[in-house]
Amino acid sequence: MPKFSALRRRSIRGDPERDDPLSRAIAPPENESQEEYAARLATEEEAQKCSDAIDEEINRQRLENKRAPKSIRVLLLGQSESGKSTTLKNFQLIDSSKAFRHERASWRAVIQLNIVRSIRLILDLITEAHAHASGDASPAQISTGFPRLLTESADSPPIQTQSKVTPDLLKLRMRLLPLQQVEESLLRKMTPAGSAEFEATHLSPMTNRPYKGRSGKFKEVAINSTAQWKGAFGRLIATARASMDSAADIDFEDPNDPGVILNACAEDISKLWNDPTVKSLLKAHRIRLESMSGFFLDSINRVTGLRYIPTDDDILRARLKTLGVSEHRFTLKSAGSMVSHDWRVYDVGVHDLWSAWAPYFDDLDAIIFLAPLSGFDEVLVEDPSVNKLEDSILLWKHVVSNPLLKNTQIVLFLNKIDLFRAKLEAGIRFSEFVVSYGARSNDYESTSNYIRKKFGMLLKQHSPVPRIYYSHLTSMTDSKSTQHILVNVKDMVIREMLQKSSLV
Ligand SMILES: Nc1nc2c(ncn2[C@@H]2O[C@H](COP(=O)(O)OP(=O)(O)OP(=O)(O)O)[C@@H](O)[C@H]2O)c(=O)[nH]1
Ligand SMILES: [Mg+2]
Repeated sequence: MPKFSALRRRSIRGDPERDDPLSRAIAPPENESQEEYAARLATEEEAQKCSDAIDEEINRQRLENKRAPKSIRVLLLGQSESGKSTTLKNFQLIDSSKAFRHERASWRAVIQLNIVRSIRLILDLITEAHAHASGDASPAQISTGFPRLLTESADSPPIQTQSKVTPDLLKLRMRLLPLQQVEESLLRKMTPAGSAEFEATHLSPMTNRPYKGRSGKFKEVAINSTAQWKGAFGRLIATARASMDSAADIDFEDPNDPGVILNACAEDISKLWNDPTVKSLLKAHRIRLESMSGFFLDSINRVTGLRYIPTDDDILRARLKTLGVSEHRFTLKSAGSMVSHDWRVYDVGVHDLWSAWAPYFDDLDAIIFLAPLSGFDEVLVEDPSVNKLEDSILLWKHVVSNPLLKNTQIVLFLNKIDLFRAKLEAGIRFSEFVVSYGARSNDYESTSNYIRKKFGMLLKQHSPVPRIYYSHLTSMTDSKSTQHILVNVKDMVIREMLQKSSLV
């Protein structure tokens, strides 16, 4: 039976639209002989078979994709410095204990930047205190450019900077001033002039003023794409074999390596940090340098060692502000099964909060929400009128009540418990900042439980649909305890995901 051509011939002949180009193109030739007709039929049947086979393959792949576990998409949320990037680093570590093997040279540079920044803060305090003592500046003009603790409000008495800046301290300051060049050269290396990252980095001051109108001199290094800046330090990777990961050796002989200058300054840095005047200046300005991000002055001899290679824990403590989005993919096996899942974890910089995060809300499996508990007595860098814990709570309310996220699991990490505990132990009273806590005990268990319950209540009250409350007290810089928690979380996410898909 001349299946296709006969039908086609019939439908075309006598068709009023037969003169259109498509009809003409597919119409059989006029005056076709019997042989030609048979040959054409055979070709058409062959073509159809081929087309059917392609359709079948597409369907088979579609079915296979349906059966295969889909990627698990997780978004990290939380205010700036809450620990999102640190959580991501921990995910990388559970994926592979050698996750940082190619990155140690780059993180060494970040740690060097962190050290120089801490020193710059102290040097500026000394300069300002000295200027004040010599009558060059009034207390009102003195600004560290760093956020202060909540204890300091507009009504607080002026900061007392009576600590005497000794000639020795001024000499120490002079000797350490060249470290500013180290900062500049590291920044230049990380962010070549003209690159988007250069602009971002240099426009990201860390001040105690709101975003708009910031002109502070303290700039926090922020990097847009992890891959690119890490590439810049490839040059430091050499062939010597002295490191913990053979592939991550650093060229310690490089004369331009800032590690050489830092090493030469180590003793002075140590003197500066332990100087009683510096301690009292910091106290007067209510700056707890040791609870600030990227604090390494306590291990200065080790981290400025000539053969220093950052450990995994150092990398977790290194501070580099995120701009833009990093997507990290890895494959993890779920516990007790051989099934591997492809994970995608998104770490999105929080510059413009919702507009930055919203595109990732679609088809998310889970959100890990980070609220740093240690922020209970601190204010936001971006807006010093807002308490950090209060900001976390508001953000949490926003997230749990969002209808777009009603089917997304949310896991709360009450983070930075190490710093939180240290603050309570130092005598800082929780109830002074969280007034509703009242006269209850100031110990770690009671206070952390109280906050945990508060977050849980908000979830219950504001969730569009009932949700299970998952919360963990975390210290993201402690890789051991964190790994245990992340393994639990990933198993829970998979369990819920499978449960949900079996209900569909
Ligand atoms: N002591 C302590 N430090 C922490 C903890 N979690 C994170 N940090 C440190 O806090 C700093 C900020 O953490 P990040 O992970 O960079 O914060 P982020 O949420 O990514 O911040 P942005 O990139 O600005 O949005 C880093 O120096 C971390 O090492 C913690 O549990 N304890
Ligand atoms: Mg980050």
